[in-house]
Amino acid sequence: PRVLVLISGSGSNLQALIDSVAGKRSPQIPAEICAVISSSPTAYGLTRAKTAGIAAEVHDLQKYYKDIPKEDKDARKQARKKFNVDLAELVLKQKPDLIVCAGWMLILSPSFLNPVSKVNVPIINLHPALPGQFAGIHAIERAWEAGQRGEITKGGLMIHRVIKEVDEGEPLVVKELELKKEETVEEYETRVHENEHIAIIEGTILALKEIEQKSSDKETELPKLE
Ligand SMILES: N[C@@H]1O[C@H](COP(=O)(O)O)[C@@H](O)[C@H]1O
Repeated sequence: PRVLVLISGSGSNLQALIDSVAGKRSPQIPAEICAVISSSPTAYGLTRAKTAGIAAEVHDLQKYYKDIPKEDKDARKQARKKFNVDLAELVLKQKPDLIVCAGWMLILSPSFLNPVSKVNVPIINLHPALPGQFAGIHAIERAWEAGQRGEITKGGLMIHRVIKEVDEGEPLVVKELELKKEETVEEYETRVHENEHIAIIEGTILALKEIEQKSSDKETELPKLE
């Protein structure tokens, strides 16, 4: 199977996937990473992909916003839609069996999700908070602050299916982490990243198993009697 990875930053989760596919980290993902697409031209993850010999390209929203005044909300909305439509084309051109968002920091709109779901390619995402907790950005800091205020005792992270509601899709993998009052936000963040690298591999393997199961179910399906 072919796994396509979407990134935006340093790519430490991409590296965990690369190492697992290469058998340098277990469990081993039984697939190949067919391509990496970054939303940022300066993402270090691009270097990681190239070092691993994986096709990598940039799909930059800023290019779509170029020459559009900040206050022109409609034109920016149209540009964002075009960005998502073109992203779907770029992704589907690679014929992936699974799309993994590993630190992809842009919302995937219906203009992307619809064409992808039409060809039944599942999408999973890594989010550094527990289901229903702190959707969106700065989730690690927000969880740590809530822990410091004594509002919650557990933080964590999840791998979930991508739907149009941001960070709300059904979780495949959930990792709970105790929040410690004596811990700095940097220390908590380090624990989150260590567990993300384990979860992204587990989530990818689970999603691939589901794809395999679905296709074998299809094969054993009795032909419809006319
Ligand atoms: N969405 C968040 O962005 C970070 C990406 O890290 P990296 O994989 O680029 O190192 C991860 O913490 C992920 O949860």
